[in-house]
Amino acid sequence: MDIKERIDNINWADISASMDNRGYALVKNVLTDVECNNLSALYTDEQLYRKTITMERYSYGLGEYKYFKYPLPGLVQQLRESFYPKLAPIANNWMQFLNKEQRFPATLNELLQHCHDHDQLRPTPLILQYQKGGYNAMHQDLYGEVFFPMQLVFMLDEPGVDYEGGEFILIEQKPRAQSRAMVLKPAKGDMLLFTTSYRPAKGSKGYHRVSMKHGVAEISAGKRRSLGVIFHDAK
Ligand SMILES: O=C(O)CCC(=O)C(=O)O
Ligand SMILES: [Fe+2]
Repeated sequence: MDIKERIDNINWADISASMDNRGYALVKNVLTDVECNNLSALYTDEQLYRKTITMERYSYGLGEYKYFKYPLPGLVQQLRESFYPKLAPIANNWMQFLNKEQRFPATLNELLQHCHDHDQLRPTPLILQYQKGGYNAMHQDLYGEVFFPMQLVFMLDEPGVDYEGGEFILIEQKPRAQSRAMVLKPAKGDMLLFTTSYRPAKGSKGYHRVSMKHGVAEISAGKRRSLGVIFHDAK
């Protein structure tokens, strides 16, 4: 099955409910082992990237990541382009729950046009790599005033086999309340869809806004690589 068909076959009603209730959704086996290995192999092909970040230099954590250049590698482009139209309706419901007038366009090209009109021209999909002791500090991937409220991360290595530790962490901050942490351990080939910045949460008096951050706990052994797909471009 090609990637587009696999994405069409995902149970979107379940994902939509999970995004509304929890702000994230775990989707098993989106990528095959071979696709994961092919993506990992791109990591050392320097001409594919516009920028390499050494995370400790900026206190972002300990590890390294690289932002792809345009044109993106075929599979990365397909993932970004094919997931976006499934997510735009969920994002638009969120805007409605939060009484915001903003609506997201139906296609990735239109979203990117909107980014480009706001001087956000640089691609944001990236590959991250952490070794023993590595981690990713809690953060949000915002790169300008235009942002899409959800993003994807694909696990390219197998926990318990290729690395230990390295759990994916989400922290939800409700207004005037304490924070809640969610700890996830997706397998190789699994995808996590999660909230980039904030989402509506249902309370006793209708919807309110909760803010979310994500990060990665310390890798205690081995090497952990992941592919991040962010939909908006960067300034
Ligand atoms: O490595 C991870 O699982 C998280 C990467 C991340 O921060 C991202 O994809 O935005
Ligand atoms: Fe991130």
